[in-house]
Amino acid sequence: MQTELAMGQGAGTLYDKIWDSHVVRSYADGTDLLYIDRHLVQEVSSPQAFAGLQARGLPLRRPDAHLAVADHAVPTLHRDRPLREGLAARQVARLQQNARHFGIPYIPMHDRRHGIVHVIGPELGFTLPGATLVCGDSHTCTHGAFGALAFGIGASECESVFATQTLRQRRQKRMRIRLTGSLPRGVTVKDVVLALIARIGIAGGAGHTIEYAGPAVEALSMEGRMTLCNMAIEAGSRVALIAPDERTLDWLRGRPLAPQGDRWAAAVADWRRLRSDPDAAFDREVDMDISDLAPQVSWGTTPEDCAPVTGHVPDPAAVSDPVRRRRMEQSLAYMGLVPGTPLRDIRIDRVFIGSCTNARLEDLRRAAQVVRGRRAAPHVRAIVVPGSAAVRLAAEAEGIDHVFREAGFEWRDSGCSMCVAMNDDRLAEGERCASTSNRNFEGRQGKGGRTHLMSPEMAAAAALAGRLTDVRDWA
Ligand SMILES: CC(C)[C@H](C(=O)O)[C@@H](O)C(=O)O
Ligand code: SF4
Repeated sequence: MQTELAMGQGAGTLYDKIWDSHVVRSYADGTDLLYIDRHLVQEVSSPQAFAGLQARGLPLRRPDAHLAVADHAVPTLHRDRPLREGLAARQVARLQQNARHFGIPYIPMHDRRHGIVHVIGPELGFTLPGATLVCGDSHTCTHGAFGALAFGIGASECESVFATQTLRQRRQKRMRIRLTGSLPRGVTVKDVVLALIARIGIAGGAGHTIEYAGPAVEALSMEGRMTLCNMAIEAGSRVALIAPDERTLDWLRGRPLAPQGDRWAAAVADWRRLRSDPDAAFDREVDMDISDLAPQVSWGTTPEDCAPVTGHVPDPAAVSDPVRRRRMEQSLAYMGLVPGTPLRDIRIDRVFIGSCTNARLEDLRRAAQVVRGRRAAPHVRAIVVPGSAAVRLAAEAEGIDHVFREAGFEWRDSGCSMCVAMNDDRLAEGERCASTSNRNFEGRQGKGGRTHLMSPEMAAAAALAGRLTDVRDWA
């Protein structure tokens, strides 16, 4: 039986259609038991879930519905050497043991299919439109770029998916974000999403699932759509969705785990129905014209602390809300920044081009375009960490690794790396980094490290300038 909520406002949205098609049973408290089609497993969030299964002597309901890869803790250098003993090495080894024990497909770090879970899911065609997909990782919203109902889950939920292939969940409200206009020169979808979060706030999407729509979304590449959906969680929304279209299908066709032959044709017929009805009701609507945006950089310690690079470090004294003022003061103290400083005067020590937000081929191509024939400032240490081995190999085939190396950047193997500092790639205390990742929390890239979020082009330009800079001046 459908709950009142399920039948009420919002029925006819893409979200509700996928949700409804996965309900196994509904409960009186308004929650639904959802069938989960796909589960990505990484080394940081899974040990507890595997241990729970083992303690209860439970087998996996469907081993083939899972795919395991170690991405957070793997080194991005010297993969031919044994991992140095420590937590990271133990996490990687444990994932491999657990995958073997439970019969889950496992991708080792030397494999050509290796990469960050959110990069390889789509690459392999594990991520599919209309599917429910989960992972013990908050950036699982990335997969919504393909019209998959994808969200991050906790360890006990992972255990439930392992044992039953279902999850009990409460339906969220629906929010539609319509993007119109076209990207100005030097501005990318990363700038759009940073400006959007600055506008709606880090809790702007809380309790809601976001559907991105509008001509500017349709115009985005699949890579761009993934960047956009990836950061929904930074606006507080666990789920982001974009209706699949021809571009989605073109991107997925022939991927190793996507349906083939007749099954592909049947799947496409289903997927074409995956869109919100024209009269579908949303609980909240946000419209944003992207035509006048400038490249964005973050100055503080949450992703909403962003401003156009042409601006200045904001002054907490000008903020009337005492809570917000205090938080800004704390952010600026941590970041070592003085109000009123032009953002373009901020000197940096490090550059990180990587992460599940911005380390796909298109990102690396565009960053390489900026650095081609130039050199990183002598005091800057810059690393490029492709999101997957497939991205790395494709980039190398185009000579992109040479472009970066000749400019003095380091070219690494795939993984999360300095996005989260769970391997050896990290900032030293007080170091300042131009980063293409998604989180600038205190200590995120290493204890005492300072992160400025931006697009790959902007990070590349920052490496050349040795400070934050406007990429439009480097065209
Ligand atoms: C370690 C992992 C569970 C975490 C997440 O949930 O997102 C990480 O990927 C992150 O980006 O902070
Ligand atoms: S790249 Fe960063 S954001 Fe993405 S999964 Fe890894 S740690 Fe999380």
